[in-house]
Amino acid sequence: MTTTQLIAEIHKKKSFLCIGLDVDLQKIPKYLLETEDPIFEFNKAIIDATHHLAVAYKPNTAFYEAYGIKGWQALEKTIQYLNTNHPEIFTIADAKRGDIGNTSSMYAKAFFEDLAFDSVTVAPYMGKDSVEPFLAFKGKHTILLALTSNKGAFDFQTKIIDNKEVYKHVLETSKSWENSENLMYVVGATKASFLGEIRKIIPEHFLLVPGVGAQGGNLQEVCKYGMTENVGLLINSSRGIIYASNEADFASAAAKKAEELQLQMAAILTK
Ligand SMILES: O=C(O)c1cc(=O)[nH]c(=O)n1[C@@H]1O[C@H](COP(=O)(O)O)[C@@H](O)[C@H]1O
Repeated sequence: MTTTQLIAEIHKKKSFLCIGLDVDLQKIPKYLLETEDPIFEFNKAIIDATHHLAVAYKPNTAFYEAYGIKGWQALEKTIQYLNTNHPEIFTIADAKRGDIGNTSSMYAKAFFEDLAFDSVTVAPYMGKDSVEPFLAFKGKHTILLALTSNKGAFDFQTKIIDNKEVYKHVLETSKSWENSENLMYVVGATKASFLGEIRKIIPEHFLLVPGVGAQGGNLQEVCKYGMTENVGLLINSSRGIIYASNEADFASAAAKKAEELQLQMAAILTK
């Protein structure tokens, strides 16, 4: 999916919501555990109930890898379900990969070709040759970790090297790489106060912003400092939406939570 198509979808749905499909078998309704594929059944019900409110879904691969081959098959079925039934939805494989070049090429192949995701999250730590294989895929997006939502972001990302914070080096250096138009960046919602500085460096690129809901980030604050003329934001919530209920009404409860965020987004977009 192109960025232009994503922007059109945002305006159509009046939403820049990304729903995180971080499926934990301990947290889903018990009766689903008796089905052949509980993870997929859970995702399908969530997608069916929320797809009109969200422009993106983000399965975090850890939650699938943890269940071995069955988990990976559930991930495969989930992305196929989205691509077949909702091709207008932007899909993110939250895998946080990145390795030496030939290995990164295989990661990119896995997520862009085999699974056919629109994008994948990538760690910048190993530098240019570890990210370029992802960027080489036309029509696909590489979402680079810039300033993450967790406390540990202050361990390295905000440290100053050559008079500049490490996360600023990540932004400035990566935007000069070949195919950098395929880049998006992760900035945690808990780091909204940094967004003004970040937008000075990357005024246009889309940001994936996790950390509203369960981690306490504030949607209005993120929009105030991070929004661009083309919106430029995908706001993710995972637990705050998908675990609104662990009873039979889980999908409608999730839709209610998603709608609360979507209505706030619609108000911001029509301001
Ligand atoms: O790359 C991510 O998506 C990500 C980056 C980051 O800085 N913080 C962060 O929470 N995430 C992911 O976003 C999701 C947040 O989930 P909730 O806190 O349940 O909404 C998880 O899948 C995290 O792995």
